Amino acid sequence: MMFRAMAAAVIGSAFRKSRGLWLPGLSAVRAMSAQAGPTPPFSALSVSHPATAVTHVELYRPEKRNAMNQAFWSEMVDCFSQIALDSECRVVIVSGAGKIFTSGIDLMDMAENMLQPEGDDVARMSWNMRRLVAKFQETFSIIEKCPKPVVVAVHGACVGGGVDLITACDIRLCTQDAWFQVKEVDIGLAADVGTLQRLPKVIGSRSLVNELALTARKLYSDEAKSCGLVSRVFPDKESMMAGALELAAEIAARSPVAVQGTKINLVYSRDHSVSESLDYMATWNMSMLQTQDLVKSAQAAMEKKSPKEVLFSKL
Ligand SMILES: CC/C=C\C=C\CC(=O)SCCNC(=O)CCNC(=O)[C@H](O)C(C)(C)COP(=O)(O)OP(=O)(O)OC[C@H]1O[C@@H](n2cnc3c(N)ncnc32)[C@H](O)[C@@H]1OP(=O)(O)O
Repeated sequence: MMFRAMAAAVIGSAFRKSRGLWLPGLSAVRAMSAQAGPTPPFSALSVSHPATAVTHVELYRPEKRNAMNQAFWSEMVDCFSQIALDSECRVVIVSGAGKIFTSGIDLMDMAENMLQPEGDDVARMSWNMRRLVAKFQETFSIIEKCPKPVVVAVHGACVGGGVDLITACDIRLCTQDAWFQVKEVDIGLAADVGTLQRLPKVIGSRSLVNELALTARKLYSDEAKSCGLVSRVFPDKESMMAGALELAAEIAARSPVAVQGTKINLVYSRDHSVSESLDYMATWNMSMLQTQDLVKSAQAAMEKKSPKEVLFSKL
């Protein structure tokens, strides 16, 4: 048992060091869930590369149920800014270490210092508070701004800030034991970092969104699936991580020009009219249709080859 744990830790650290190392199937999943700790310079995140072109970002404060402390709020921005520029990365998986996905904002940090704006009077304090809230919002908006698709895998609880986080992701998966809670009203605040803006766009029913946000009732995995918050439910974390990796590998195998253009245009069209979005798309593709990827992909399709057999340049 001890040996297996040590072996898993060694594989995990090898992952973090060597980019592009492909560990197929279960061994990759084991390594994904066998991180030794946060990856420097991060203290609340662990970042690894479980397969070619796949980056795994793990919320890593398991002993505090991945509560979102001060470090987390800024590290997410640093991490996703790097991922956006990393031409080796084509898709991201986000998950939580330990017992649950996340317990939301770190209540100790919040009580102590997080929401204490400086300023000599109400106007100045309010001004600084606004900047603080905008900074917190960026922690999740950065996921949406990242051109690489982000798959989030939720096990156990996903509370408060966790719902803000997952609604900024592109594909949501969960385990059978997962539950989701828009907890903010219970701690005396209106959710302000994305849930109220994105959740209504994720799940069709406004009535359900209102109910969840106004009562903080828990939404369990079956209902999360039926209302469209998640697209797939897995029996346990291991099978979910395997599913996430399989999905990520499918995305990573395709033209990054096509994939990233698809994400950017899907996000754009969510917030604009059909006519504005078609206009944006036409402008987008006036350059992107000239990519070599189109020629390569079309040729592969005609030869009945899988996109996985095509070599695309980095983006
Ligand atoms: C500008 C504002 C931006 C964002 C705002 C976001 C709003 C929110 O996120 S609201 C949601 C706040 N979170 C909560 O109310 C959840 C609180 N936690 C729990 O209810 C439970 O911990 C649990 C998630 C149900 C998990 O239960 P369990 O598995 O039994 O673990 P515990 O024994 O309760 O906790 C273990 C350990 O973690 C610490 N901890 C858990 N959650 C938090 C948290 N949110 N903040 C700080 N610390 C947390 C807990 O204190 C324990 O620590 P010990 O040192 O071991 O005692």
